[in-house]
Amino acid sequence: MPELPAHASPDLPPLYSPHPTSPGRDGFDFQTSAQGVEVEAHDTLARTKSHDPPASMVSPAFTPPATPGVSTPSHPRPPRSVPVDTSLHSDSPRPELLQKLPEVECEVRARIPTTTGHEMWLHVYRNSVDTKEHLAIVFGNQIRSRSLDAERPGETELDRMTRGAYVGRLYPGRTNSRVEQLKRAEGVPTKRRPESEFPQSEKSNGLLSPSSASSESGDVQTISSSELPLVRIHSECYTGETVWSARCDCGEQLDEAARLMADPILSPSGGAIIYLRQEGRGIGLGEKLKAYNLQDLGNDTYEANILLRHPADARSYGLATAMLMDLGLEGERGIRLLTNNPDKVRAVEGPGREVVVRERVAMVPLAWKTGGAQGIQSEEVEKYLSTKIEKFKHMLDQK
Ligand SMILES: Nc1nc2c(ncn2[C@@H]2O[C@H](COP(=O)(O)OP(=O)(O)OP(=O)(O)O)[C@@H](O)[C@H]2O)c(=O)[nH]1
Repeated sequence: MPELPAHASPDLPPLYSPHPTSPGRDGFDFQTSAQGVEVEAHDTLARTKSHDPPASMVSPAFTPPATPGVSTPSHPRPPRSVPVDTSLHSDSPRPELLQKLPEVECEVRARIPTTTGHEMWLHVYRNSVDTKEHLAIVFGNQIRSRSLDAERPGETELDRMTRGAYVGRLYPGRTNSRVEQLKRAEGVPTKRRPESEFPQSEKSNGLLSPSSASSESGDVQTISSSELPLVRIHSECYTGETVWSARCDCGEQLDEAARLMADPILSPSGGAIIYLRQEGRGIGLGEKLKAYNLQDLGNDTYEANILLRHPADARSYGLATAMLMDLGLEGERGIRLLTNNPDKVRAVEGPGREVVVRERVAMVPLAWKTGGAQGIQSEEVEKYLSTKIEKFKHMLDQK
């Protein structure tokens, strides 16, 4: 299928789709639409009242309030986020956390121009607990990997540039990885680097960002919600992200996270998707396909894992915590986390609350937000989402 882009599920012609009427996943569209937020608030409120999963995600009983046009604001409002303070939830069971975080190192990073016109920085990590290539997909120039920027013994400037440890942009003939060094070599007088050119590792973390520096009197100004870096911990899903499966909304979630993070107004401090190689909630692709067959035999996604003698969810998030720390996203300043999964919120903070989740941003299925006009529509995805709410306690019905 050479005409299909490899990065995202396109709108598929009937030949490829088990549900020919479905508009399919909404591509990799970073252009923000304003209408979703309104619909989301309305729909979520309705669901909150009933406490039931929606009867149908295919035909929600509301009409999108606006189509893009005259009544559409020129720029979207920020995604709705809910303040979080996990330190207040000491009574609720915490997910089991490794006492020691894994060691991680960013091996290489490269600039990836995308089909939407936005760019991102793809980071490949290695770690002390498995041999998989876990990824960080970083939007914006503010977030940098400490282990990537660190000097490695005996390396040349070409080595540094080849593994992505450079500041600014590469171009033919560039000989230095660092901007200041480069300017000196070219005889350009050096001045103070703008904040965005400083690797995060050279900045103080914690509360001392430009927007929240301590004043002379020692007062600490608060950081507004949108200034918190946006983070998504995303688990690999080959079926949903690559081969257009309408059994789950994983591909759509990945696209939505990228869309929000690529928008400099919605994410002025940049964002990072930690892409963990935890296919099938940690059981692997082969086992997930067995689970699909058990689902077709009448079991839900939770039961199918149990029948295969796997935990319902076999994932852990220590790697994500360690990668976020390497990206300078630890400390009191905190992050906004895009998720509906309550376990993820607590687990990603780490055993010593190394990372602080200040806000949770809900991931509402596109079909819910648009009244079925966009997004994934299938009997299977409806069951999948209902099971997430009923059995995995996902917070999809909260404001
Ligand atoms: N075992 C199993 N895994 C699945 C199935 N459908 C999707 N997955 C995997 O589930 C993972 C995604 O998890 P989700 O439950 O969608 O989301 P989450 O990460 O728990 O929570 P959110 O942050 O709210 O998206 C990916 O690793 C998918 O491969 C399924 O039917 N069975």
